[in-house]
Amino acid sequence: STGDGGNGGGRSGALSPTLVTEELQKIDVNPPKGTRDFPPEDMRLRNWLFNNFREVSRVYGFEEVDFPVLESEALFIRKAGEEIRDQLYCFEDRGNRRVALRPELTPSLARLVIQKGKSLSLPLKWFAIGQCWRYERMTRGRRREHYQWNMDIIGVPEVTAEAELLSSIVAFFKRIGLTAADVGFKVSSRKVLQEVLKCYGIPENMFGKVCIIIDKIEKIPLDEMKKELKVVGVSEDAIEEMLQVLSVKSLTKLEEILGGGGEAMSDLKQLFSLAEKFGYSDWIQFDASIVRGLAYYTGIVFEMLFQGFDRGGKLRAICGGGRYDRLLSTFGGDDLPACGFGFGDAVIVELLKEKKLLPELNVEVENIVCALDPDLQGAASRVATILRGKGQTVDLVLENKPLKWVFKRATRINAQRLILVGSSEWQRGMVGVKDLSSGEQREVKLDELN
Ligand SMILES: CC(=O)Nc1cnc2ccccc2c1
Repeated sequence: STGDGGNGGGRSGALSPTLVTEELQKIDVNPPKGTRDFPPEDMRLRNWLFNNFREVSRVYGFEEVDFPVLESEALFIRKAGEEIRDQLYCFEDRGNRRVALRPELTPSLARLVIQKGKSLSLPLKWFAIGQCWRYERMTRGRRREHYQWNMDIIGVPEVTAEAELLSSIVAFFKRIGLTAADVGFKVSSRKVLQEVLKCYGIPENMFGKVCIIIDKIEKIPLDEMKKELKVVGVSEDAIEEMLQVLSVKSLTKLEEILGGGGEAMSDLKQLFSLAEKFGYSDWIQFDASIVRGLAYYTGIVFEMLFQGFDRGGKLRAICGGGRYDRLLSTFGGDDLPACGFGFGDAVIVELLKEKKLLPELNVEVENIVCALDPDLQGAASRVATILRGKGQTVDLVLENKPLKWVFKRATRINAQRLILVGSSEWQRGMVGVKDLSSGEQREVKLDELN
């Protein structure tokens, strides 16, 4: 049977005694810790933000995809010491399966690409907007969920893919009114570190771990970082050489150290020259210390940080991404070149607040329709249906309310005009139309209403 809204079909005002639950326990009406409700005014801002995500994705020719918020835990079990792993929102379901609320979207995308296999024609340009979860033991008061916009290009080995992704994010910022003076990307490549570590014989499988430790460079004291590096087997002089390279902020300086022949230099040179052609050079800068905190990146990495006035002025990521050419093979699939980014829904709003760039988003409706007495409710419903059939938005007054109430509601919902269904007019096939901005009132024949 269709849901009756939960009171067993009785009219909501008159719950018969048998229907009242025995113990009327008072439930907590707040959402679970670290999660948010989206009442209308917050939902309007979220829709505004997501519509900008979608519009950029559309203009860049990306196709939308989605995945379950619940995944097998195995999809996210990586042994590189990532924060995202420590905070996995995982549990055992009733079928004794280890599952997790996804902390990010990229592994799900990789899973779907492998699942679809050869039936997919490359390159793939996919985007998704999905809720991601984390569970932090300490009640650090941090959120446990946020929405991420992801854009990924699968099947393109050249850095033209990374250049395209950066261009799409710049396009997004321009749409919402931010400029290169407000924000900027730091760009590097993990191949820089790889070339340094190769000379010190660091095995491939340690590379992810080393990057995760280096990513904490701004968050933990230097000697703490050196200790962690030593634990994973990086020698003292390898650490010194790495730290020296990581402090490089110019490509010319980097070339002096690495030489010109390696992939790191050629990738970065090509990317910065493409940025020139795209016209977003002043949105990016090279910074060798950028490695990102996800183990699977293998090449170009980029991030945009924000150090707002509130939240203790902590450095937080607006967005970040990079190349991850080996992710598919970690799930047993054939490797495909891949790159992508994630863009959260929370930090960007704080930045917009600070820059006074939050849009004014009001509820709006074109018509409010009301019957002037109860036996004209049917007539009012017909008028509403006619207007809706013409694609107009209508708030139909559903109860017998005094005009004072109707005008109050009309103001609250920013109605453009009030349609009054009165008996004498209705007899003559007319309705009253009051323009709520000019105040002008007139009678209109029903079939001339538009
Ligand atoms: C500022 C913010 O909401 N950060 C946030 C919130 N929830 C998450 C959930 C999963 C992964 C990263 C997350 C990051």
